[in-house]
Amino acid sequence: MMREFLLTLLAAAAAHLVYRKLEPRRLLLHVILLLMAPLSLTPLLTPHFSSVVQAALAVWSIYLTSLVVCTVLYRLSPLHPLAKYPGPLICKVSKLWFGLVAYGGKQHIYYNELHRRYGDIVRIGPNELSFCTPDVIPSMMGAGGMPKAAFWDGQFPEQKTCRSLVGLRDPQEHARRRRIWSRGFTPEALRSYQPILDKRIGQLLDHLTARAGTTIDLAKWISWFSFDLMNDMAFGDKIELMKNEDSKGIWDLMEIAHRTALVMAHLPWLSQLAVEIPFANRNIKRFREFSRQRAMKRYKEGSASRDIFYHLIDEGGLEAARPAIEQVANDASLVIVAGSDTISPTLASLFYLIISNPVTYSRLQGEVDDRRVDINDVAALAQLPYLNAVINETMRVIPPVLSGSTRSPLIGSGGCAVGSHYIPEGTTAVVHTYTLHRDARNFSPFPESFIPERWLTADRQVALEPEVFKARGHVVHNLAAFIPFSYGPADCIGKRLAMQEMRAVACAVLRRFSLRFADGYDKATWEGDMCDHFVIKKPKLPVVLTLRQ
Ligand code: HEM
Repeated sequence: MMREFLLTLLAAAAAHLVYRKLEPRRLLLHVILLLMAPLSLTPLLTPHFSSVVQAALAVWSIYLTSLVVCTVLYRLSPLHPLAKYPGPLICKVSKLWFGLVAYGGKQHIYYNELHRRYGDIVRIGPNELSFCTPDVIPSMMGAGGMPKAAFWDGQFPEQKTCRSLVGLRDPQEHARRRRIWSRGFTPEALRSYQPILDKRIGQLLDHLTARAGTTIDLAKWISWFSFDLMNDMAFGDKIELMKNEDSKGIWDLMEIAHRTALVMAHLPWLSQLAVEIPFANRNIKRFREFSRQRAMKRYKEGSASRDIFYHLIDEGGLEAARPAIEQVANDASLVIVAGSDTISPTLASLFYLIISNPVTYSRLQGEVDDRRVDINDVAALAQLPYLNAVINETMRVIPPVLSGSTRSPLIGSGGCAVGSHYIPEGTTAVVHTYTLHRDARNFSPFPESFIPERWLTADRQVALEPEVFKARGHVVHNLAAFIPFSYGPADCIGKRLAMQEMRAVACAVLRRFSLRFADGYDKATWEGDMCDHFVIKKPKLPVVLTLRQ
């Protein structure tokens, strides 16, 4: 019996090695390693049991227990390549815990607490490190740094042959595809989108005007606006969330899908299994299928104007071959998600923060009301110092992608140096944006507070907020630690479009309305009820708008 027991232990140890080295993702391999391998040992134990079933159950439980014990011991042992990094025991043992935290929507707070407790580098998973210092950003995310991590395999398990740009892990393929995308974000392309933006801003103002004097959920309206705008750019069809007040619940579907997608991203092996199971991850599948169908339609019909889709589909004929329909479908839904679910939390937070800070509000209002400023002139808005300070400060305090984007050494590279640290192959690394932005070593004084003046020149800072800024020795403003749009060759390709859009919407709304919170609104709920689902899930923002004379 002892011999058979030891043999089962050895088989489990071998399975642990296979899991560690190959990180198998296919269902068949899991079935072989977790079911067929142990069951094949059953005949050895059958003579010691009264039935084959009992022997099979015994061998299976010994095998699985040994596999779990081997895995846990290795992850906690000094042999593990990340053994020297501090972190909670539960995170070192399994990523399942982090998946659970992510499901609760508060992973950004958890990361932040871990950094406060364990320092600048924390082991947040068996093979995962979180950093919160700016010095590692260039070597991690800059040119020659690390490509995207397995996080994206978990986000897009169904995109096996053709993945959307944001999830491409092969740096060469990423660079090739990014070249196609970049044609949609040249200064000329951005200018050509202005009529689409103006039309949608006009509609937003009309809808809000019709509801002036009543309580509205401003966050919802901004979400619908940003979706309609990006939908124009990507599909050009008539979804019209503003007009229909999202009667089909498309925005909610997208938000629910994000939550599951984030959990899956933390657990790529589980994601690969879930994609095979028809009823699992239903919302993600529904949302992506909905986008795919519309992209296919648009692909067949072609473009009426030079929107983003025009460039993605290469209607200018600049590529050797027309992009595959699957590629375009995946990228088109990325336009909607990346373009709307980032802009909308930023704008909603901006309005929340200025209503909460009346002095900031009146300074911004003063700048926007200056009649010499043509709010339809994109270049002029880019020059407004206070407006830009308010937008930057909003993204500093509440970064729209709260926890940043992960990187991992190129497969086969043997690892990568990040600052003075060696990141072994198979490790995921992240710079935690929320923690970085709120660190007193990067932004002082009062790193947790919303103070747009910190983005102004030293003279203006002292003139406007002498109490805060006159002790110059305490002022820190480290731009290298400001990464709302990420960093390097895979940073946000839409950042200029985003800034153009946010400036235009903020000015248009502030010129037309004065804003106040609805009676009884508890301000603490904005950040308190906000969820990090990679992008932000916003709570309600009950606001009353009054038409200005
Ligand atoms: C406030 C607004 C926005 C913020 C804060 C933001 C932030 C980000 C971040 C953090 C990433 C991840 C980059 C990485 O993996 O390192 C990203 C990627 C991306 N964003 Fe944005 N984004 C915004 C608006 C937009 C807009 C308007 C578009 C237009 C469609 C857009 C399109 C993309 C695309 C396509 C990627 C993938 C880029 C790549 O992998 O090469 N984003 N964005």
